[in-house]
Amino acid sequence: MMHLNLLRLGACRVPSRLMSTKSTSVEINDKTGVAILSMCRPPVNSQNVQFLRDLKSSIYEIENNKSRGLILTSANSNVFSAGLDILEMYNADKEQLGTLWTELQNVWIALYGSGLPTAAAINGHAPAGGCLLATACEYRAMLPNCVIGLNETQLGIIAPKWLMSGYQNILPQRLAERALTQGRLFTTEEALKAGLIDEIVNSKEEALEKCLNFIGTFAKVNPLARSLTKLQFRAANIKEFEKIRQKDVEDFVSLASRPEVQKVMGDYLENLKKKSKK
Ligand SMILES: CC/C=C\CC/C=C/CC(=O)SCCNC(=O)CCNC(=O)[C@H](O)C(C)(C)COP(=O)(O)OP(=O)(O)OC[C@H]1O[C@@H](n2cnc3c(N)ncnc32)[C@H](O)[C@@H]1OP(=O)(O)O
Repeated sequence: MMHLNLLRLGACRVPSRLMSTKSTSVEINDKTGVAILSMCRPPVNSQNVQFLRDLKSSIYEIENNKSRGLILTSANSNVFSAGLDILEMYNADKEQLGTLWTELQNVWIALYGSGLPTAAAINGHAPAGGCLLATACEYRAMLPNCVIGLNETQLGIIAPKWLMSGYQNILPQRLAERALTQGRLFTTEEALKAGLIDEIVNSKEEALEKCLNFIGTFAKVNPLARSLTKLQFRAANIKEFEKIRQKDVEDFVSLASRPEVQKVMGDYLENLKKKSKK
């Protein structure tokens, strides 16, 4: 079945076009028309302003190039993305916080609202903003022994409604509510059981192949009809997001700049650093 779909897309060794920014690289296979967007901001693809801008421009470039689909993955060997760069939130002024949050919103809407078939080859851990990116896609294949989830409440912060949209698209309400209130990070195996990911794979290559295979399932579907149908499913969340977009930035800035939240972030960073030195 997999090979059939690859064949339908005409997958074989063919020239690829390459585009890149400082922290992303895009490879479009000329034959399949599918773009592989790799995040490459070592060590953990943490999301600072520049990284988010690069990601957004790569997503729009892929969309404007009329690619047949988008596969999001990481150039890092064990982390898909560690989420927002806490170093850019800690001790940051209000303007910096507002810019960071605006860019996170921009990336999310570019990916969640993309008309293209989107898939995530999750070749490493995907907490918080990493999970946000993966769940904005339509399909997920993930390596074993990793974690994925929205753990914001563990940092003493609240995931706004648009950030929860991915969960709500994928998980039953009861499970989504419990996982979000617990700030739960799912292991790969738990994520599969819950339906948060679609497949467990043994290598990045297999993850990419599964994603390509998923995109191949649309080979015989009219792209415009497919895209409009997808966006009809997502329209309510997108509309709701557009309504509160600006206020959401203000709310984030006001929450993130509170001394007690800054203290939690500082402690969290310190623990991360201690752990990485062990
Ligand atoms: C107040 C805010 C209000 C609302 C915000 C709501 C939304 C927030 C969305 C977010 O995304 S918040 C970010 C949450 N992210 C996390 O909780 C993940 C934290 N990181 C990890 O759990 C682990 O690093 C990992 C599982 C992703 C990878 O583990 P491992 O491969 O063992 O790497 P290390 O832990 O050794 O990390 C290497 C290096 O990178 C630094 N680092 C890790 N994550 C971040 C990060 N998110 N931001 C900045 N820096 C990060 C870590 O401290 C290490 O740095 P060294 O200098 O010690 O090497």
